[in-house]
Amino acid sequence: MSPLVSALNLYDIANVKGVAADLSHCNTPSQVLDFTGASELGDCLKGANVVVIPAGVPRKPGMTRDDLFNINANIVMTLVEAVADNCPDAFIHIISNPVNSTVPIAAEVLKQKGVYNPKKLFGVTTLDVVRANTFVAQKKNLKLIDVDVPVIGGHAGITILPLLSKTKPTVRFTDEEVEQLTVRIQNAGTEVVEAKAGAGSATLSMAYAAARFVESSLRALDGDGDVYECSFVQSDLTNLPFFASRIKLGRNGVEALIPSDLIGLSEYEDKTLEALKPELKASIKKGIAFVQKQPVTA
Ligand SMILES: NC(=O)C1=CN([C@@H]2O[C@H](COP(=O)(O)OP(=O)(O)OC[C@H]3O[C@@H](n4cnc5c(N)ncnc54)[C@H](O)[C@@H]3O)[C@@H](O)[C@H]2O)C=CC1
Ligand SMILES: O=C([O-])CC(=O)C(=O)O
Repeated sequence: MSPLVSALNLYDIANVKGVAADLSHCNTPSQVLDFTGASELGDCLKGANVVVIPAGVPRKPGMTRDDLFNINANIVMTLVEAVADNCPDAFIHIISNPVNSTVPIAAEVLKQKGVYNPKKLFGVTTLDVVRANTFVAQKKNLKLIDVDVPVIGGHAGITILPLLSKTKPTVRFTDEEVEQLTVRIQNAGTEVVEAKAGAGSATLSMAYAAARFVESSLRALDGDGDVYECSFVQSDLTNLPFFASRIKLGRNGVEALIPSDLIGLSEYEDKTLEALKPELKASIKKGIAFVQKQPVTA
């Protein structure tokens, strides 16, 4: 059996072991490799179909995700180089923050290695959807399992844009509710960082979200033709080169971006979408520039 999922986290993959547990009921043969103690990174990666990268430092209170850039950019760059060398066809799930920059970093590394496939590189924004669904279900007394809120943009502060007007089932919100829910969803990661008071960020809910995104990827790889998730991917839905939106997943990765979510936005969503673009653009540019300044090893 070839290894299907590799978790690239050198010292401790407790988070991703959560993923392993969650995959146990999946039909696809799967194996999450414990990278700890592995002699060669390459050996772990060979044959992997899905690689999850949650490695890196988390925020402390008062920090933005961008404050993690200086440490995590190098970590992601090194790990993606190893993926490029050993399993260039794998789906790559980037969790390490700042996702708005680490995904462009990964893309640039893969380009320099000559193996970039934009359909197989994903920034994991599933947690934003999980939070949006949870807060809406609580507010409107709905069953969580019935609620689906697409979340677009990026994965940091105001770049996170829940499309409450597209909530399924159809729900009516007052303007005040829209504002309050949007801000809560945008700041939910910060809320956890502050509550943990220096002990890290939303590690366990991130593992849950990663498990969901990995499982969706495995279903797509298995040929399930009905797999949709939100993810931060290369995109032409806006004038930004990367953008989170709902995507259709297939055997070859992103089968389609779903443009319909961006049509007929509310006035508030339109305004918030325009407001997030400069920050998201700058974060993407910063990630690309980082790799271009120090090209990858051949
Ligand atoms: N995309 C998302 O939804 C979320 C992203 N995150 C991000 O995920 C990352 C990890 O967060 P947590 O798991 O909460 O932190 P953590 O501190 O619990 O775990 C980080 C892990 O990364 C490992 N690590 C550190 N340096 C490494 C290196 N050079 N190579 C390989 N592994 C290394 C550490 O040993 C540790 O096991 C952070 O950047 C955090 O901001 C966290 C929550 C949600
Ligand atoms: O907020 C953080 O630092 C971790 C994260 O990305 C999240 O919880 O959404």
